[in-house]
Amino acid sequence: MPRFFDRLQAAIAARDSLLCVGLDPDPAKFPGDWAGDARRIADFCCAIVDATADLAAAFKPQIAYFAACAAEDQLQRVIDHIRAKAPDTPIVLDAKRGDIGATAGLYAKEAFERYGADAVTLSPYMGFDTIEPYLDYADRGVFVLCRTSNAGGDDWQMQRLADVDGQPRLFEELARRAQNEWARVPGQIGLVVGATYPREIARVRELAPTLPLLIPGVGAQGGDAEATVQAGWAAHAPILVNSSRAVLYAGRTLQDFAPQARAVALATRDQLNRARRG
Ligand SMILES: O=c1ccn([C@@H]2O[C@H](COP(=O)(O)O)[C@@H](O)[C@H]2O)c(=O)[nH]1
Repeated sequence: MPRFFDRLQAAIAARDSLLCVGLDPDPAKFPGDWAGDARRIADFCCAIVDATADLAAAFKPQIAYFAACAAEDQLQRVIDHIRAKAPDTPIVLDAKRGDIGATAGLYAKEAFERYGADAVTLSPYMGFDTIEPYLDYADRGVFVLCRTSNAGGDDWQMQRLADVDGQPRLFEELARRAQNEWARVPGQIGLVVGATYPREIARVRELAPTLPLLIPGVGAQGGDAEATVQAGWAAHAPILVNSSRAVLYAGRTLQDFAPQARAVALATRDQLNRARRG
């Protein structure tokens, strides 16, 4: 199978889109009669997939929304549905795993073998040996949290590392290492950078010029889509800009939630494309 990086580039080109549609199904926000009904998680997500499949360069199911409702079987159904509807569209499982190597091996198995995801998000807090087991899957990818979209990301990520030359901030050193030391197979490692911090996206792009970036934070979190693309887009290195709630909950009724989700996804895709084409 081709490398994750190449499959992602191909999907971006095929859809002419940088948009990643996030699947964060919250039954409390479901439309009409489905409101509060966790048995509708897969139905809801599959309808969103059908409405946006030609606009999305990737889908990003957030595992917590499924696991909290004991709905792992529905996550599997959604993944199978994406495979059937849009076989070439990468699936990024947002799990933010991070544990010692032996346990990481099982998390990797969960993401890549159980669910068949193309990529998974990881926390780098415990170090590179916790990321390595995922790299044994040469055709899959990982997105390592680098400069996250939340305000509390400042607590650690903006701290300077006193014992490293030049005193880079933690997120800067992470980007440098991911680009220069961790990429065992080129095209396996990418970084997560929040759309809420375009200056830091630009800095990460400087330090990691060829790594794919997964950029959440437009839409509900208010990140600036245009500034995001201007800071992170490069022809030779893919970016995925994720929007979840703004797409999923654009409509309120059973009749209009899917068309409204499509309308928001279309507008976001076009906005991202305008920004990359200047
Ligand atoms: O820094 C990060 C890393 C991950 N996320 C995830 O992305 C989506 C964002 O959802 P919106 O509804 O578009 O705000 C969600 O699944 C987060 O867990 C992030 O927001 N920031």
